[in-house]
Amino acid sequence: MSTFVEIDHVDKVFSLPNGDYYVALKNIDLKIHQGEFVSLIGHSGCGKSTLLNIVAGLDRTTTGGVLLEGRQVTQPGPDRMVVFQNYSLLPWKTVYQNIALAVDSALKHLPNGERRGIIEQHIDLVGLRHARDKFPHELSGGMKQRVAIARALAIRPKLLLLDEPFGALDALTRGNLQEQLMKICQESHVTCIMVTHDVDEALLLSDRVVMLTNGPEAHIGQILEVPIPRPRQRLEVVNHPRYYSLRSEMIYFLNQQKRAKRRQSQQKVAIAGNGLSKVNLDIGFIPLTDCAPLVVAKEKGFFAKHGLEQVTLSREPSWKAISEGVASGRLDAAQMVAGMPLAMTLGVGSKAPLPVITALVLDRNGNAITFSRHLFNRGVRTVADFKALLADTPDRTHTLGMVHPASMHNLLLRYWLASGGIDPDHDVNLTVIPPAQMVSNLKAGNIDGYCVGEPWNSRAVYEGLGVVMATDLDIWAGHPEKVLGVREDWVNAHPETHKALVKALLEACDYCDDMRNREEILGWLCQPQYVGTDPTYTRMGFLDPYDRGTGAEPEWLPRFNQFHVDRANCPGRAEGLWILTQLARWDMTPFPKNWVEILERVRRVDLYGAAVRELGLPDLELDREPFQLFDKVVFDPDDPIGYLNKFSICRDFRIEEINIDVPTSVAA
Ligand SMILES: Nc1ncnc2c1ncn2[C@@H]1O[C@H](COP(=O)(O)OP(=O)(O)OP(=O)(O)O)[C@@H](O)[C@H]1O
Repeated sequence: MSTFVEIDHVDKVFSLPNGDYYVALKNIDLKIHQGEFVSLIGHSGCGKSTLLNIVAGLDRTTTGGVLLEGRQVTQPGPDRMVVFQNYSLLPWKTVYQNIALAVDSALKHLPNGERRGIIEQHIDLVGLRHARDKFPHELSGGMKQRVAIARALAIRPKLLLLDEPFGALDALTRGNLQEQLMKICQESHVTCIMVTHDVDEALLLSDRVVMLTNGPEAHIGQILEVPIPRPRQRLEVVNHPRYYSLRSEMIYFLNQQKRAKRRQSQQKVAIAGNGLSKVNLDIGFIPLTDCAPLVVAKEKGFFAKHGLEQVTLSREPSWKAISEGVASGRLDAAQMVAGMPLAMTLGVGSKAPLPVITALVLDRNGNAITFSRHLFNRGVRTVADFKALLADTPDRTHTLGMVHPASMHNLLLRYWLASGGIDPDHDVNLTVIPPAQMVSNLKAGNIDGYCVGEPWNSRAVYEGLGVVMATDLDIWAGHPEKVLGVREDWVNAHPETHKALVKALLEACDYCDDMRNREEILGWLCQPQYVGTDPTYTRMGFLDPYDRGTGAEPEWLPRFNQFHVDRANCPGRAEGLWILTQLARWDMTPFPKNWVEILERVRRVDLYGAAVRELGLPDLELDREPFQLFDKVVFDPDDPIGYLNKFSICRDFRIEEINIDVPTSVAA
């Protein structure tokens, strides 16, 4: 059966008048088949109507989307009809005219006589013949709802969306209409999504019952299949052997949610008592070996030790989801690729500048460039070999994956290619692919290689699909890799919470770099809620010698995943400046004239220093000395433009003053 409606990882965040946010829905993912009847059930305020409105096109998602027959829903359309709780009839039109308005507009291709027939038929269907010419103020609540249902059914929508349609009706009318609705849906193969509070109604009408947890961050708690054969008779469904067990499962779920709500309100008292303005944090991460500090802080209790009692680590599908999650307020903080806070602050692409800061580098190094075994078999061992191959195959476009434009993966891959005379924008095709999808894309032949973190290089080696051309230790040993990213306004609102977060993660980074702990950490990383990978290849470079798949002896790379030693955690400004030069070099952002101000705002050495001092660790700023990458071109932090001018492969970069104090709204 093909998917008719796809609700694809939908989040909905409302901004509140006091400047705060309310995350109503989180990661709702549901596929509905044609002709299926799905009920949404959950306690009041959990977000059922919000979800229905999003599917109707009446409201927008914050992240994720809804597809109807493969097309993105962006606005209401005649293929969807909503029956609301509040009838929404036009008061100056009669019963007949209210239905006619919808029919004449949606079915205008039908002859006039046929349309009249449909209207009369639906007036009879809902038993309102005697009230045909009455106005809404002359009708009871139940009668008004019957008009709304008749109006929706009359235009035979492909998707019928019902928001507690029978709530206001007396038991007899309700039962009749439920049966009529079932009959029409079945005969016309209409797909239905219905919001209801009523367990028996959900069981009578639905093929599946989707149960939502309480908000905030309501998500799908459980889905029940209702295996009662159709056509169903209202008075007979209760005799089905599964009826009462399904009913008790639903009631159990709803009671559980009620208890959870009670617990939540008790916890609020605890939050107020511990001295931090916020102790319940949602922190985004990407399944990669170097999410280890977050996992360790959670598993070893470092978050809790610093008062952060309720940290949820949210495994995100892509770096885009991370940046959108932090921008929208869905995530309090996140593991970010090193250039992301700078790029978000400058406003990359069409996005407005949104100040995002980092006070902590989570790790250094850990990436590699992997090419397909096919390229290796054709003799490609170095960037020079690759250039020669490109020259030999001018008719073929070679595609390389990277994980995000502002990632070190992209910047180092571009640097490596350009240093070998390959223009990354003209000679190859670079494409964004989430880390966990790299290997499958390589396997499918969609890409010829990629630059990504571990374990996705080692996995390609392990599966015989790829060969590591260069690790980042070969390109720039000690570069910043992932950082802790948070919105600047969030830090200003919760300074003590932020400091506690930095301290907890600093301790976790220290723990990660004690090699005696690596086996234990690997055990956590391989669990499905974190990286969820096979320990065999996740070990490489993290615990075991690194195998490049070239046939050479695997080598020990003690600094490959560097989490703490050698001043790894300081968000130094010189390396931030290097990132700014590369974002400008490839015209992803302008080079900011006010780069000193931008770096002071984004790379918060001051906040790092405060956390380090409270932990009694040495407070060491990274050097501001010139440094160089593998090609020996010297980067002098006092002359970034001079550095940019040294590159022969470089876009026409822009130098502009960036104003980051413009008011920003929650980004979609
Ligand atoms: N425009 C808005 N701004 C802020 N918060 C909102 C907005 N609309 C809805 N909410 C909040 O989102 C949550 C979900 O609301 P929604 O109306 O979808 O719940 P529901 O499950 O349909 O509730 P009920 O069963 O009582 O109708 C509620 O907490 C509500 O207060």
